[in-house]
Amino acid sequence: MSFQCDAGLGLKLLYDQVTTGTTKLAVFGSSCSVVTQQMARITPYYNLIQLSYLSSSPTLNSRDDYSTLYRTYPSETSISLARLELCRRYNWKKIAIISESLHVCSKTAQIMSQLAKAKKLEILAITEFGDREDPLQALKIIKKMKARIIMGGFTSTSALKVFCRAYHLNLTTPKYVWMIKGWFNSNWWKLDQENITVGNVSCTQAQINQAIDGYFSNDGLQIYDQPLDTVSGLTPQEWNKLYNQEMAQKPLKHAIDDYGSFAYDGIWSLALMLDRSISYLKRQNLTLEGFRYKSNQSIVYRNTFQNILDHLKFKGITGPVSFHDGDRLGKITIKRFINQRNVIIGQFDDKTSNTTWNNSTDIDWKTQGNSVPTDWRTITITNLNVSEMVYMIVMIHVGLVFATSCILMAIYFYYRKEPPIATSNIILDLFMGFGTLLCLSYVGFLCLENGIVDPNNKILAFLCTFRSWLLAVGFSITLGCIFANSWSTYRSLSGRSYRLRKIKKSHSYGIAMSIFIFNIILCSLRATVDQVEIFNDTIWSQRQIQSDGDIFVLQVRICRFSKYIVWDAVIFGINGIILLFGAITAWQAQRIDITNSNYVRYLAITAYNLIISTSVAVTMSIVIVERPTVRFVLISFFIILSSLSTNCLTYLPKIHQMVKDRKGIRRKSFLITTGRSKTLSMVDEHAEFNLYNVETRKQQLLSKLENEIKDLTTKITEKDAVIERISKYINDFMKKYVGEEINLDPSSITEGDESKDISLLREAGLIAL
Ligand SMILES: NCCCC(=O)O
Repeated sequence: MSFQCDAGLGLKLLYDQVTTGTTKLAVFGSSCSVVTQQMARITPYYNLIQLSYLSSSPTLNSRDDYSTLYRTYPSETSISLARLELCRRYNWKKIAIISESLHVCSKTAQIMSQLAKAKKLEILAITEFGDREDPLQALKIIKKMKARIIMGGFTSTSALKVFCRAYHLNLTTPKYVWMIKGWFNSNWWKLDQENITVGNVSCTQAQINQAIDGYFSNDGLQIYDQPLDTVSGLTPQEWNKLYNQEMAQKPLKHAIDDYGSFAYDGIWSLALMLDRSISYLKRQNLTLEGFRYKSNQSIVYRNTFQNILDHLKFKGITGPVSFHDGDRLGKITIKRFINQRNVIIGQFDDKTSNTTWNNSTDIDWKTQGNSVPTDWRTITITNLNVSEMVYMIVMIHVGLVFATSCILMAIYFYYRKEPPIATSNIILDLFMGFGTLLCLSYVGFLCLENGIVDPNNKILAFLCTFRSWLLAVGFSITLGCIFANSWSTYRSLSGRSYRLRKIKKSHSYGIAMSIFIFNIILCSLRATVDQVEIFNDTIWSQRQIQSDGDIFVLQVRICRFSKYIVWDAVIFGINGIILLFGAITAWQAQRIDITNSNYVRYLAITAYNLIISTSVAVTMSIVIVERPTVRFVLISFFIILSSLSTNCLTYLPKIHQMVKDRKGIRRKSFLITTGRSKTLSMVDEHAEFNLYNVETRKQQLLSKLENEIKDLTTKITEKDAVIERISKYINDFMKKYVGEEINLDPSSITEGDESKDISLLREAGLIAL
C-alpha cells in the first residue's frame, strides 16, 4: 500500500485491480483523502464497497457522490467540532484559519469556518498557501489581524515550513495558540537535516521544537482507553502491545504508523460484512464467489454489503465501531504537545456531542501567572504600586519620629511642674503632639490602594475612609492647639504697658475645640454627601503598542472621595487661613515679647512650617498621581518633617531649659517669689509666665540705669578735676597780677561775693562779660 497521496497512482492501481486477477469484493483504502475521493467516485460503478481507514476529508461525507464509501477514521467535520469545544472551554471567540491548498485542507477550512460562525465565533482571517509555497504571506495576514488562536490545516511537510516561519514572525506560544491536524506521523517535527529553509529564513531543530511547543491537535481515538473485549478477542491495550512489537521489527516505509488500529478495525469491518453477508446472500441463492462487478445481481450484493455495514456494530481497537452514512462515529481526542509528545487532555464524543476533560493534565500555558492566552491582542494594564522597599524605609522613619515624639511628650508630661514647662499650656502642647502622632499614623495608610491591600478586598474602601478621618482628626487637633496657643500668647503679651491680661485656659481649650469640631462637622458632611471610591487612573501617555498589537498601559489605583478637589479646597483652604492667622499672631507675639524668649518665636515657626508642609502635601497629593512612589515619599516626607519640627520646637527648648536650670546653669531665678505666690495663684499659668517675663525685664532696666549712673558719676568726677585745675590756675594768676586771691569754691561764694569775684575776673579778662 502506497502513502504517496497521488490520486493518479491510486486510480491506476484500482484499475489494475479491477481489470486483472480475481474479482474483488471490496476496496480497502486509501489513507489519503485526495486518492480516496477519486477512487470513491469510481467504485460505485463497479458495485464495490470501499473502506478507507484514514481519509478524513469532509468532502467524503457526501453520500450522493461517494455512495459506497465507508471510513473507520472520523471526518474532519467531527474533528472541527472537537476543536470548537476547545475554543468553548477557554473562551476563545476569535480565530484565524490557515490552510494548505490541498482539497482536504481547504475543504476543512471551509467547514470549520461554517461551524465557527454557527457557534458565533469571529473569524479574523482565512488564509491559504500553495502546497509547495512559502506560507509567509498567509501568516503575515494572520499577524496583521491580531489573531491569536490559529487553526492550521496542512500536511506535516508544510507544517515544518509554517512553524519555521511562525518562529521568525514570533507567532508562537505562549501568546499564540495553534490547533493543527492530529493525524501527522509520529516524530513529524524531526528534521532530516540540520536545518529547514523556508524562503530567506531557516530554522534549526531547536527552533522548530520551540515553535511547535504546546500546539493542540485533534485526532480519532487510536487505542480505546477502556479494557474492552474487542471482536478479535484482544483488549485494545493487548493489541497495541502486539502492534508495537510488530512495528519495531518491521517499520513501514511511509507509515502513518500510529493508525494501524483504524486499518485493523477497517479490515474487521469488511470481514464482518462479508461474514454476515453469506447468510443473507444464501437466502437469495447467491454466494460471495458469485459476485461480479457488473451483473444483474451486482446491485443485490452491493445493497447487502451496505445494509450490513450501515447496521454494523462491533467493539474494535479504536472503540465501538459503527457508521453513519459511511462516516465513523466515535471519539475524537483533544491533544496538547507537551515535552515532545502529544498528551490527551480531553475526548469529544461525536455521537453525544459531549466532551470529557482530563483534569489531571494541568496545562502549562507558559504565560504570566499561567493565564489562558487571549484570543486577540491584549491590553496589558500594569498597576503602579509603591515599592515595598520604599514603603518599609518610610515606615522606619515614621516609627523613629513617632517614638521620638512620644518620648518628648512623656518627658514634657513628667516634668510638667518644672519651669519653664510649668508656665506653658501643657494640655494644649500635649494635644498638639497627639495630633501630629495621628498625622504620622496616616502615612502608614497613605498607599493602601497601591499594593498594600488587595483592590478586590472590600475592606479597602473602609480603610480609605478611615484614612481620611485619621488625617482630618490629626490635622485639626494640631492646628487647633497651635492656633489656640499662638492666639492666647499674643493676647497675653499685647496688653497696654505690658500689663498682664488674664487668659483663662478654658478660652484656649475653647478655641482649639472649636477648630476641631468645625473640622469634624466638615468631614462628617463630606462623608454624608460624598463617598470614597476606588478607581483606576490609566496613564495613556505611557502606553506602548507592540508589533503584534498588544498594548501595555500603566494604571494607578486611586482611592478617594469622588469630589475630592472640592473637599480638599474647602477643608484645607479654611484650615490654611486659620493656620496663617495663627502664624501671624504668633509672629506678632514674638515681636512684642519683651523677654526675648525663643518659645513664642518657635510657635510662629511651627505654624509657618505647618502651612508650608500642608500646602505642599495637599498639592502633591492632587498633582503627582501618576507616580505613586514619588507621591508617597514626598507627602510622607512633609508629614514626617512637619510632625518632627512641631514636636521638637514645642517640647525640646523647654526641656532643654529645664535641664539647664536643674543643673544650676540657670539664668535669673524664677521671680515668682513665695511672697507673691498667693496673688499669683489667682492668675493662670500664662499670666505667671508673662509676669516672670516682665520682672526679668525690670531687672534688666534697673541694671541698665545703674550702669548709666556709674557712667555719669565718672563723668562728673572728671569734670570736677578739670574745674579744680582751672581754679588753681586762676588763683595763681590773681595772686601774681592782682595781688588778691579769689574764692572760687562755689559753696563758699555768697551772692555779693559772687558779683565781686566775677567783676574781678572780668577785669582780668578771664571771662567775657
Ligand atoms: N486523515 C489523514 C490523511 C489525510 C487525508 O485525509 O487525506
